[in-house]
Amino acid sequence: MITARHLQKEFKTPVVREGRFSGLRTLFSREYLSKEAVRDISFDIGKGEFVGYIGPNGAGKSTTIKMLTGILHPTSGEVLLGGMNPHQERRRTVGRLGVVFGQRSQLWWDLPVKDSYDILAEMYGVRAEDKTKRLAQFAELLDLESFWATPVRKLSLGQRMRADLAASMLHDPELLFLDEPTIGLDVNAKRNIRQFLRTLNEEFGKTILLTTHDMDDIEQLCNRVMVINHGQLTYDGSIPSLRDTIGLPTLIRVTYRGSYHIPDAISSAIQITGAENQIVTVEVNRKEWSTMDILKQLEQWGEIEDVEMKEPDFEDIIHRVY
Ligand SMILES: Nc1ncnc2c1ncn2[C@@H]1O[C@H](COP(=O)(O)OP(=O)(O)OP(=O)(O)O)[C@@H](O)[C@H]1O
Repeated sequence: MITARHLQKEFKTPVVREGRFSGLRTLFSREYLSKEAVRDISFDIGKGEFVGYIGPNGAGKSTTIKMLTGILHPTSGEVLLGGMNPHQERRRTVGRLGVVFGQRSQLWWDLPVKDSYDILAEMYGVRAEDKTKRLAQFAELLDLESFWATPVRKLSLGQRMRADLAASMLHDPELLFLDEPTIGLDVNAKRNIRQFLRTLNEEFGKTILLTTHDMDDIEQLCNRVMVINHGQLTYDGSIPSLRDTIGLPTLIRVTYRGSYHIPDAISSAIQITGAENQIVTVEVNRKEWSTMDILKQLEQWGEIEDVEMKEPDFEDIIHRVY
C-alpha cells in the first residue's frame, strides 16, 4: 500500500547575514546551511496495517509524512502509494488518501460543520447518496449531530477533531495519515477518537499511519511501530519485540505467607530491589528467564501467598529508544 525506498530530504536555508542591509544580503546570499531531515528511509506498509510513526521533536516525522502525501518532493528516493507516485500523480493519489493534522483544521473556520462537508464532497466529487450515507455513519460513530450546525471556530477541540476525522474520510480513502489526532484532548475525547480509529482499521479495513507523541495512542492502536531519530529509521517492528529488544526488567512483587528465606547465591537474572515485612520485590529480565522459571525460584524461598507482575511502561521503553 505504501512503499518508501531510500527516501532522503535535505533542506537548504540561506545563511542569515548580519549588519546593514542584512535582509537584502541574505536574499542574494549564495551560502546555504543544509539540514538532512530524512536520511535513507525505506519501508513497506501493507493494506490494513495500523502503524505508529514516532520519534522525538525534530526527528523528521512531518517531513516524511509530507513526502508520502506528495506535499514535499524528496531530494532522492521514491514513494509509491498503491503503486502511484503521489507527487507526479497528485490528483489520483489525493483521492485515495485522507489526512488529519491535529494542530490544523481542514474545515472552513466560519462555516457550520455541515457546510464544510458539502464543499469537501464537491471538491472530491463524492456522489450525494454516498455523502449522505457516510455522514450518517460518521455522525453515529463520532456523535457529530450535536454540533452539526455550529461554526467550526466555535467547536471545542474534541469536537473539532471529530469533525476533521469525518471530513478526512468523506471521500472514503483507503489510506489515512494522522498527525497528532489526540493532541490536547481529555481522557474521554481521546478514548472516543481511538475507538473511531480502531473501527476504521478493523471494520472498514483502512490502512493507517499515525504520528503522535502520545504513547498510549501507539500502545492501544498500533500493531507495528516505526521509530525515527535524527532522520533515520532506528526501529521497525512490533511493540512486543521492541519491549524485548530494549529488555527493561519486569517487576515482580511476591507476598510470602509466614517466614521466607532469600538464599545468599541467587541467579544473576534476578535483582532484589526490596524486602520488607512479607513482601519481596524483584526485577527480572524476561528475555533470559521465563515467568514460570522465576516463580519456581521464588517458591523455593517460602510459601507464596500472592504475586503481582508489572511490565515496563511503554513510555520508559521509548525513552530508551530516543
Ligand atoms: N522547510 C524547512 N526548512 C528547513 N528545515 C526544515 C524544514 N522543515 C523541517 N525542517 C527541519 O527538519 C528537521 C525535521 O523536522 P520535522 O518537522 O520533520 O520533525 P518532526 O519529527 O515532525 O518534529 P515534531 O515532533 O517536533 O513535529 C528539523 O530539524 C526541522 O527544523
